Amino acid sequence: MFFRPLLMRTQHATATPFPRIPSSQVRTACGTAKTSSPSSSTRRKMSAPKNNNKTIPNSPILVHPSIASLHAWRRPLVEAHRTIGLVPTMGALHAGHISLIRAAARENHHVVVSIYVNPAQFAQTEDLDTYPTTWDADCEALRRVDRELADDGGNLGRVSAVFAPRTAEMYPSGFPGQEVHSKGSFVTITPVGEVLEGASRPTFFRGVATVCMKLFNIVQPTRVYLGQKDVQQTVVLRRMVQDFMMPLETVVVPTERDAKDGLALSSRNVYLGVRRRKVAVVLWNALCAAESAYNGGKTLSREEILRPANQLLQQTFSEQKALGPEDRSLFEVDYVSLADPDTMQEVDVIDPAKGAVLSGAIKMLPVEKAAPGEDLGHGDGPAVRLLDNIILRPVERDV
Ligand SMILES: Nc1ncnc2c1ncn2[C@@H]1O[C@H](COP(=O)(O)OP(=O)(O)OP(=O)(O)O)[C@@H](O)[C@H]1O
Ligand SMILES: CC(C)(CO)[C@@H](O)C(=O)[O-]
Ligand code: BAL
Repeated sequence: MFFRPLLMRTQHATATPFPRIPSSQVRTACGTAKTSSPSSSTRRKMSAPKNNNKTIPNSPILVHPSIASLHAWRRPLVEAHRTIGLVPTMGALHAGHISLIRAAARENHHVVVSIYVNPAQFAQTEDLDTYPTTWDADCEALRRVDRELADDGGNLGRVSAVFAPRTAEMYPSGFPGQEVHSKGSFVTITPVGEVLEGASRPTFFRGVATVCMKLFNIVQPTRVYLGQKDVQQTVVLRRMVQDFMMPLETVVVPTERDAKDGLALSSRNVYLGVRRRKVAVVLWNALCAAESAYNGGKTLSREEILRPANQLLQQTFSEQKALGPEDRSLFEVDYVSLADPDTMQEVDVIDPAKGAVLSGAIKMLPVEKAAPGEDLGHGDGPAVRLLDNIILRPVERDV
């Protein structure tokens, strides 16, 4: 049976960010995945809009390419004590983003969606140049969800505006540094931003925190909506909001998944192609195996919780390796982590009062030998890093 997982909200980060639930009510993330059908939208490349104060065609949604136009729009709303929910994105919208928008519309008078592919969070070797940009399809997705929200009386607000700036607007002092030792005005949140994703992508959280500081300052939202899929990002940004006394609430929305196999929706999934897409779900299955060990109620030890996940990853890798290069799909495991929910530092034993974050990252390697006419995915199927996680909630149990 499916049920709607809880949104997690924090105004001030606390020692226990995830609510404690009695063990009798523990349900597995795997069994309760928020699911969606695979997106069939064709992704078209197009540049961001140039003109001021346009709307998305056939909708009242304003497109603000500049800070000035966003501020001019926002001023009377603030004077009228209207609340604003911000959904920051890098575009290439999918059902995961739409679920953040729905959550924001439920509890705010106005929803602002930002669409900006932030160069500062990409290393020079990463996929900034090929990151999927799908402006027309994004506008259509926003128009559709806004229509749906208008017809549904259960919402406080609708999609009021899109903030789609250019880099010159966001980085007025020049193109942001992408190297570890780059000079510039950056926000760094350490040590939480140095581990896991931060270890693999050393400038990533500096870029995310910097652009989010800018977005939060520009929009000055009442609430910001973030996806649990990028769990470490939620922890880093909650810490930033707390430590810089930013007057807003962060809300974390559960991960939206493919209805058939549970793969977390992600803009980068378009790079996978059919063959690698089938194997990519191994990360989610591995995390589910670890979650079962935790929910079995017998162990809080790292070793025993992570063993089934590592075994499944190893076994799937061996099965793929045994196939020929024209059939297989190889991957590298970046990490499988069991971490403290506040600091993202690894734990040996789960504190039952706090729970833990079970997370992983794998790199799907490019197909070695393509069959004639094989769909290799967007950009001819480069290596794709995929993330996923499950929150192991605090439970009352006798151990
Ligand atoms: N499947 C999902 N369910 C819920 N939220 C999601 C999902 N995927 C992304 N989000 C959230 O949407 C916001 C914008 O993310 P972003 O535009 O980077 O998309 P993405 O799918 O995470 O892209 P990428 O493939 O680059 O990681 C983030 O807060 C992210 O956590
Ligand atoms: C939060 C964010 C929009 C900042 O660029 C990005 O990291 C993302 O889309 O998750
Ligand atoms: N959603 C995370 C954005 C990134 O990987 O750059």
